[in-house]
Amino acid sequence: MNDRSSPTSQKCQSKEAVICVQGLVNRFGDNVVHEGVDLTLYRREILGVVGGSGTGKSVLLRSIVGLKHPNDGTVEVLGQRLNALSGSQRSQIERRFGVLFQRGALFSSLNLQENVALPLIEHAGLPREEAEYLARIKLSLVGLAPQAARQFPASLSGGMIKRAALARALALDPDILFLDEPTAGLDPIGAAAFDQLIVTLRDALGFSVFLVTHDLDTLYAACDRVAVLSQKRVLVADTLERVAETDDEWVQDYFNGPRGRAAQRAADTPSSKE
Ligand SMILES: Nc1ncnc2c1ncn2[C@@H]1O[C@H](COP(=O)(O)OP(=O)(O)OP(=O)(O)O)[C@@H](O)[C@H]1O
Repeated sequence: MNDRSSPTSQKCQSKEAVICVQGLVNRFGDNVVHEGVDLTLYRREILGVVGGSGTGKSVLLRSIVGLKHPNDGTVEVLGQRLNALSGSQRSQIERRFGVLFQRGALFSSLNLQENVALPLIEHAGLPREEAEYLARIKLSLVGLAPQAARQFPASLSGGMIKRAALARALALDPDILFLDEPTAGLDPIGAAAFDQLIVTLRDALGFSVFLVTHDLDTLYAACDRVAVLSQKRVLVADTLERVAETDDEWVQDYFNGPRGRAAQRAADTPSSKE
């Protein structure tokens, strides 16, 4: 990793930057996934991270949340350089993250209120009764009916599981929410409702969102900026309109191909924004 005392860039020093990644390198054996990734997430923004399959979107997310130790580069989160922190300091920072993994990852033997209460008991030390009371509030926040609290994951639809997993990610009132393919596997109506839920919760609760997705509709409906991972780096990170103009084959195929044009038309239709 880089010299820990090396100065942070102006971008990282900006009060508005909640995540600042610089010169990130990730390898698995001979497979170089990232070779100098630079990326900033600003306060209260929803940043969509896109790129072809295998370009390292999930590895980037895992490097930021501390599940993959980068081979080089720096990751600053909420003003702290992660590799300069002790284990307990890192845990303090990580408590300010909410993470929704691609496969939901709820415990099948626990009902929804128990699933959501778990981080409150384990990390915030709340007594069970209080934690489950707060868990029911979180479940209603994500739009689940009160009776869902006692249901087990196996009895739920994909959309309900995503919402419950989101409630669990929100359990500790995170400053940064990480979402890995949140709409994968949802039908278009469920996916659109989930996109809207993320925007509504961000507006109400004020967290920042790092969102890995393949879903063009999500980019149009929810994201303030979009970062494209390509050739082991961030090719461009900007508003959707500017990114779509980037002179790059993958970007042009993705944004201006038939699916991209359909997503843009849907976003331009007034009823889709209601
Ligand atoms: N634990 C691991 N061990 C070895 N290689 C890995 C590991 N995790 C990821 N990789 C490799 O890193 C590369 C990037 O994987 P990653 O899952 O981040 O891609 P992605 O952009 O999220 O892909 P997709 O869009 O298909 O989900 C791939 O080549 C993958 O095989």
